[in-house]
Amino acid sequence: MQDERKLIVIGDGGHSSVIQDLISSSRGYSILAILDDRYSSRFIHSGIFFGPIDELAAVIQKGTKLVIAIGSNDTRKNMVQRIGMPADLYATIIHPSAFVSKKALLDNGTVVMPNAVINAGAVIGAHTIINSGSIVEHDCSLAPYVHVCPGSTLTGAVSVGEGTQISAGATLVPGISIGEWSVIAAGAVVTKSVPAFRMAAGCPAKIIKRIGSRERIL
Ligand SMILES: CC(=O)SCCNC(=O)CCNC(=O)[C@H](O)C(C)(C)COP(=O)(O)OP(=O)(O)OC[C@H]1O[C@@H](n2cnc3c(N)ncnc32)[C@H](O)[C@@H]1OP(=O)(O)O
Repeated sequence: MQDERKLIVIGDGGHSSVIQDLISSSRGYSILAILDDRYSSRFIHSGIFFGPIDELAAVIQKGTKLVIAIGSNDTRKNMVQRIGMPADLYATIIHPSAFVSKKALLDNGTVVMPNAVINAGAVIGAHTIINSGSIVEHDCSLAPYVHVCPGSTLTGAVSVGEGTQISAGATLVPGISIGEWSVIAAGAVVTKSVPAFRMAAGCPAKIIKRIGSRERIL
């Protein structure tokens, strides 16, 4: 049997429990450790090491990969910066029921959940979440730290800026751009491009507020 690659999972909340299922369903990986600052000291449970994030240096081994299992886009980015590990140490994990075109490119740390579709020519940035049943159509371009939430659809050649959340069931029409650190509300039908740091909702979607600030996020 082929050796399984050991993974260290950072974060142990609700999104992490989905990632842990994803890992156990994916060929080639097994969990070595789960680190979260909710744990004040180290312990072993079911053969897995648990402890605070500062234990990373103690548990990492040659060939071990990492995944940041934190659903919030800005918290995930902050964690990558805090850990300061090289980009190629992060695994890209794809559920076996997902379809990912051989002509799509996925950067390190990105996870693709069950029944998601990523079609030809799509480029997905690092540490992005392509959640259950979502569709990223041909030639879409997603920057790092994006979250494409369950059941949302990015039609052809849509571009999405860093840290943006496309909430559950949203639909983006072909060729539009969504700026960085924006939020598209659940169920929105987005027919026009949306600038950075905006929330858009409804059908057709309208900008309903400004969110965040460049200073806070960058
Ligand atoms: C596995 C997982 O769980 S993955 C994560 C999935 N999560 C999601 O898909 C997020 C879904 N959440 C939403 O869509 C939220 O409503 C958000 C994030 C867009 C907005 O949240 P908030 O910033 O708290 O906005 P808030 O609830 O204050 O609403 C602001 C206004 O927008 C309206 N609004 C909020 N959401 C929507 C929506 N989806 N569609 C239309 N209008 C909406 C509200 O009715 C409110 O209108 P009002 O000012 O006239 O009363």
